[in-house]
Amino acid sequence: MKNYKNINFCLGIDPNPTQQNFENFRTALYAHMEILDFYGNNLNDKILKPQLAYFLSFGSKGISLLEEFVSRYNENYTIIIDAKFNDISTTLKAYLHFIFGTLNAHGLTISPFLGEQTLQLAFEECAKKADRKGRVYVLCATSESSKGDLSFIDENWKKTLQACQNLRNTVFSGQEDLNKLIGVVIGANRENILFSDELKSSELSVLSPGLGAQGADWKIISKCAQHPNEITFPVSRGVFAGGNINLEQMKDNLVAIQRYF
Ligand SMILES: O=C(O)c1cc(=O)[nH]c(=O)n1[C@@H]1O[C@H](COP(=O)(O)O)[C@@H](O)[C@H]1O
Repeated sequence: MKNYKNINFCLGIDPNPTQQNFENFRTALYAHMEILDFYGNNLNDKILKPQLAYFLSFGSKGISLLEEFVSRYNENYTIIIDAKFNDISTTLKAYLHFIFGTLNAHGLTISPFLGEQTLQLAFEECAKKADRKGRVYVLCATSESSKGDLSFIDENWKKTLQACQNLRNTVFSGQEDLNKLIGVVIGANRENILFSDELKSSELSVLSPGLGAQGADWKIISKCAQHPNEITFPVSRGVFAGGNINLEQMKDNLVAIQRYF
């Protein structure tokens, strides 16, 4: 364990059994929870990122398991709900109520597509409900993205950084303790952006998925040791394989991966 000051390890919770039925889904989720209960005290950074889609796919029964999951871990962990939400402000308020009011989670991933006003709303609500534990990660340069007509979206990553910085300076002016609340998603395979001067000077927090199953290079972790930004690397399938391996294999994966951090 290296304990880099600016780097966090996050467990992605994406239960995805090969045989898609609710019983298997619940068993897969409970396997994730057994690992958390077994290793909880030894985990360095207590950050969990459940992906809403897997829970939603089983309707109310899946959502009820998500509620059970969050209420069990929200005291001792920081919980970021990955759903890449957004909509016009009035509707976004309902999404935010789901995250912070219903689930009592601490953060979310969000699309910038609907503009600054919506991002501001998310930042403010997150600060109100989760305070310094809060994180809102704005999609900026994702691990998978367009190579076609839609590539303009993340080719404009500098503008996303700039918008987030401007909002932070307006929304949290004089509240430096909340600076880390605002973050961006930049895939671990996007080294040119991760090590860009623009990102380094932005002071934005970073969520950097892509290690493990998506094949980003594990060396990125040590390369980020001197990075000025807080960088959180989530790993899901690399540890849990969606719940399709046995507990011993999950434990071995977790131990092996934690050595990088
Ligand atoms: O926002 C995310 O977490 C995310 C952004 C991104 O650019 N790429 C990405 O894979 N993710 C999420 O990370 C999870 C996949 O993690 P792995 O199983 O570790 O590859 C899925 O829940 C994705 O939705």
